[in-house]
Amino acid sequence: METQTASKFHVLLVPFPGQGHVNPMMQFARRLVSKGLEATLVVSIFIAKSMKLGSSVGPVQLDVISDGYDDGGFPKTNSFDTYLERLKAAGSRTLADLIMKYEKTPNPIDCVIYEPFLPWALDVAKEFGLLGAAFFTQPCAVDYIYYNIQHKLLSLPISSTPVSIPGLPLLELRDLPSFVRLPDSYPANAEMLISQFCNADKADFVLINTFYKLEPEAVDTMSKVCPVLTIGPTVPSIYLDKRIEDDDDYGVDLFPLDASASSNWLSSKPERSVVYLSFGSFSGLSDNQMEELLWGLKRSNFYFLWVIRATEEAKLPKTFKENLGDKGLIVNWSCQVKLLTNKAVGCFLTHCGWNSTIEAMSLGVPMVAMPLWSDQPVNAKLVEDVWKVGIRVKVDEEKGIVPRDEIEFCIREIMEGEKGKEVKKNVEKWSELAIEAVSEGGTSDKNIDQFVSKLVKT
Ligand SMILES: O=c1ccn([C@@H]2O[C@H](COP(=O)(O)OP(=O)(O)O[C@H]3O[C@H](CO)[C@@H](O)[C@H](O)[C@H]3O)[C@@H](O)[C@H]2O)c(=O)[nH]1
Repeated sequence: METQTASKFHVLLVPFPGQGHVNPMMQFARRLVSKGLEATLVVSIFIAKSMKLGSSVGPVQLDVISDGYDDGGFPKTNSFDTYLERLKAAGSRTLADLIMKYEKTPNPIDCVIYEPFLPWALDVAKEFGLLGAAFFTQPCAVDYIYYNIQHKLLSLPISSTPVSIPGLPLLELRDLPSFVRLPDSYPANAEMLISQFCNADKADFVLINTFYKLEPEAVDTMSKVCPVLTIGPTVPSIYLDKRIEDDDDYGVDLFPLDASASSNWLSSKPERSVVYLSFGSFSGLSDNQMEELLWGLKRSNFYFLWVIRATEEAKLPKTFKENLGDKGLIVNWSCQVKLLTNKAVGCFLTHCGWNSTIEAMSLGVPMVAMPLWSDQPVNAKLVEDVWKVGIRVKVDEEKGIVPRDEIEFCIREIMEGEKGKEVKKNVEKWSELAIEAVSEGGTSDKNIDQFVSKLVKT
């Protein structure tokens, strides 16, 4: 590909304003820059202000739109419904302003890559006659479930199980996205997820943060209904692609970092002796669940490093942190990909957000899967039964929580049991396949080249 021709193209990347959405888009933006494009990632004014972001991160430019809450983001509003309405109104208006701002420069926007949680971003792109590419931040299997609902191929509420969807394993109720299983529990979220395909037929490209060998049946099946290009994993390149070694993190943290504390603490621990725990940037545990988890960890008796966001920390018993000694470390936020590559980490107890899941697989870390909501139950099903890279905790349905003895059992299985040995072998195999996918000539690398060359020709 001729860099000179490609560099004329300027793509604007518009993620949902949350860490699990900004990260994969930022990494994809870096990759597009490495292929000769100019890339600008859009964050909300609130995020840019509160995190004191500059005008670029490495080779990727940053710019802003409004989510309607420039002085205080989503967590301060009570209703997600209202948040989405304001995000759509303010986001559409300010995205249009942004595109017009660039029209007056030597680098106008040619293509908007948008997360389908924000279908209005595609409408704005099309009003300006631009190319539009949907970028799914969840696995193909999950996206295809929403496609089936949007197109009324699967009707809600689910009337019988297991649910059979072409290209996917049979799914029991507990394996379905929470908004599909219980659409009335968070109606605004359910509506947002199902509506991802409401205008997707107008998108010129459909990009998914997965890789072909991970989900061949789902990708082949979904490809019959839309132009799918698998482009993942969007894990910082230094870990996967030896051609690009300039990034070892995503570069935009929406929470203050506590990175050196974690790496110093880990460096004093033996190989594969630590359980790393994180529930991502969004979900929280109930007080009861927190207590069960603490007991499960204590009983399993391994070292542990737990990311508990500042807003969640009050759920810990009062003197817990002080009494931890050297057995455990609690930090409010760290650089997860760096932690996952640390040799001291033996397993990852995760909520199975898609980024955490694909990061653990790419970096060869066995998982204890503890899904909470959204796409996480599907991801956990695939982790345990299809890719065989972890073990999934069983919920006590009566109490609605995972009890301490189950947590202890799963951690022990993965850290010291026969199951753990098998899982470690499997996850290392998937890590090699992830590297293969993004390296020169791999499926994701070829798809990105195809995407870029089509943009250039259009
Ligand atoms: O201390 C930490 C903890 C996490 N991370 C990063 O934060 C991201 C978290 O993403 P993810 O694991 O996907 O979790 P969520 O933040 O919960 O992501 C939301 O968005 C995802 C993509 O749509 C969905 O799969 C999830 O269910 C949804 O909750 C990952 O890249 C992690 O590497 C850090 O950098 N430091």
